[in-house]
Amino acid sequence: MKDLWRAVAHFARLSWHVDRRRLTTGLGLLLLGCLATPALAVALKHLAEALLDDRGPAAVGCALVAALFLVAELMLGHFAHLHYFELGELEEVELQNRLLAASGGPDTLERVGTPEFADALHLVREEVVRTRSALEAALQLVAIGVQTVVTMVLLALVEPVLALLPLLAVPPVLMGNRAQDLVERAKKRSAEDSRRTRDLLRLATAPGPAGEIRLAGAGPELGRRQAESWRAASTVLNRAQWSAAALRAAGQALFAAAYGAALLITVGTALAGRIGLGDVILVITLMVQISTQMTTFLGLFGTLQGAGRTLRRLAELDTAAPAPAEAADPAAPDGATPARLAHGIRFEHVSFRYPGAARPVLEDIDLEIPAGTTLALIGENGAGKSTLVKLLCGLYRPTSGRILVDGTDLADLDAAAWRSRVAALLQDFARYELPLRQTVGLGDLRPGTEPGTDDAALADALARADAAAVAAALPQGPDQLLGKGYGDGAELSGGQWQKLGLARTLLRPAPLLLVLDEPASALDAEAEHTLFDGYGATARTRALAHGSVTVLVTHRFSTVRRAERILVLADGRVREWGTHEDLMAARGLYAELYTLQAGAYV
Ligand SMILES: Nc1ncnc2c1ncn2[C@@H]1O[C@H](COP(=O)(O)OP(=O)(O)OP(=O)(O)O)[C@@H](O)[C@H]1O
Repeated sequence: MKDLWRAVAHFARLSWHVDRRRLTTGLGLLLLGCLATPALAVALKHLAEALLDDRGPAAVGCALVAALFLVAELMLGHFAHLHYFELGELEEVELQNRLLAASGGPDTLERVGTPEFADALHLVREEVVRTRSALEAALQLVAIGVQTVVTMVLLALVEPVLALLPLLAVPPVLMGNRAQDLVERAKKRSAEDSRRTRDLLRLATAPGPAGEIRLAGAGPELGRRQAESWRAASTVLNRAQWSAAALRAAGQALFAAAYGAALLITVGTALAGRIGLGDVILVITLMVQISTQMTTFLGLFGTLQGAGRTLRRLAELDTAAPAPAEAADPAAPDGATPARLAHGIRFEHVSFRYPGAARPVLEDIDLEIPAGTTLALIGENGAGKSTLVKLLCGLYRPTSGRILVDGTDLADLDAAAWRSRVAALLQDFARYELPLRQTVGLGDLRPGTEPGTDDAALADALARADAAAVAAALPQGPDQLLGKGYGDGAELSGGQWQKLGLARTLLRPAPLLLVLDEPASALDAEAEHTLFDGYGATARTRALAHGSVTVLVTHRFSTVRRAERILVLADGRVREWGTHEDLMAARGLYAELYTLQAGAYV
């Protein structure tokens, strides 16, 4: 019930705020249409009485009035709809915006990765489109409420006990409500399997992995798993639907029994001579109308309950998972991001564990990266390199310990301000299917500027990312639409997308932190060489101008050795730390790996 009131209050408030004239006109027309229904029953009563008394002109007049009420009943709803359908669409857009904010808005990524968050997101995404009709349902509910009160008064005037009939619609409504609860709980229980069903279908039909899936012959196996998840989800849902149907049927049987009893009372009262044929016709017409009202009521109730649940789930998205672990200071961030790094970035006994994970990924990382330094991060797959980089970007918060930026805890800096000073190309970078200049231009979103319109800055970033040739080879140059998802865009190779991602990173104005997480993984050897030559110059300029720290994650030692500091991570801990010369002299893991890789090229 709370969900229903939440929905009514939310949509009424929003519509009032958006366009109160449309709202009141729509509601007024709906009310008139709904009042025409019992009025029609009254007109029919008088028509029957006029016919019985042989009053011809009165009968014709009543017939005309009845026809008028019928037209009003049928037509006014359509005109009302014209007034509020747009409001309904605006409300759906508002919910979509809230959904976008909820899924992309959190400052850090801890909760985005949790199954609870993914399940809630899946359900809201599926449901949000259905909220379009919620405003209409809320208005109709009000109109039907008024209609029911008028019907009850008319029935009471004939025979007081009959006024109870609309109230007997309450148990079926409550049972219908309980039935819907069963279905919703089943939906929640099966959300993970539903999500897997959808994701596997998407994987099996997406163009990207199609080649690998064909080569591996994995299609049937994916199909089998998809069918398995679908079966698991639909077993839970079917069972709930059967129980819900039984509950609804029981409620409706109760109402049908009351309906039959009311009919008998009416017949008995008529036979006793207490009411005439006109009243019998009035009561029977009103009873038919009540039965339709109840069915409509149940439908509207369901729509509004659903919309209320969507609103609740949207609110739950903010609390679906644990809050970022132990922020250093729970108070609002108040530290200002420095204009220039004077000292550097310090990891102070930093440990990190992903939410729900049994063990930490990073443990007791304690080191100082002086301002202006280029740091290379190496380690085996899964050693924690990307995680460390994401902590630096402020995408996760340490579970314990602190990351200090010029002495201020990163958790105390305004998250948006810090991110605006971070230029990062992460491993899972985005492939924006937009015109090339916008794909790159998204790297600089300063207010008041249109992304990608500064030709000189764009050309400079493309050149430094070794991507000028990518743009030059496209039929429409930087204005070329990229990707095959929309219209006739140009598809790029993995390496070309990566170069554009890098150009986007390089467009970031005045970064204090530059992060490249395996920026050359899709590049050929020559492109990699050109990239790092160009990138070294960029890092030096940024270091001089802003004291920027550059962090490179790479498995290529020819690149690593050029860095001023090298961090070797193993099992989430600092295994070695120093310059290339220090680490070679130490003859540890770094020296061993370096020698091995250098040997491979001899
Ligand atoms: N979102 C996540 N949730 C839970 N665990 C994660 C998540 N991302 C990574 N991990 C785990 O954290 C560990 C470190 O992952 P990370 O990506 O930091 O390693 P990496 O050193 O960058 O590896 P690679 O060289 O393969 O890129 C891995 O064991 C991984 O399974």
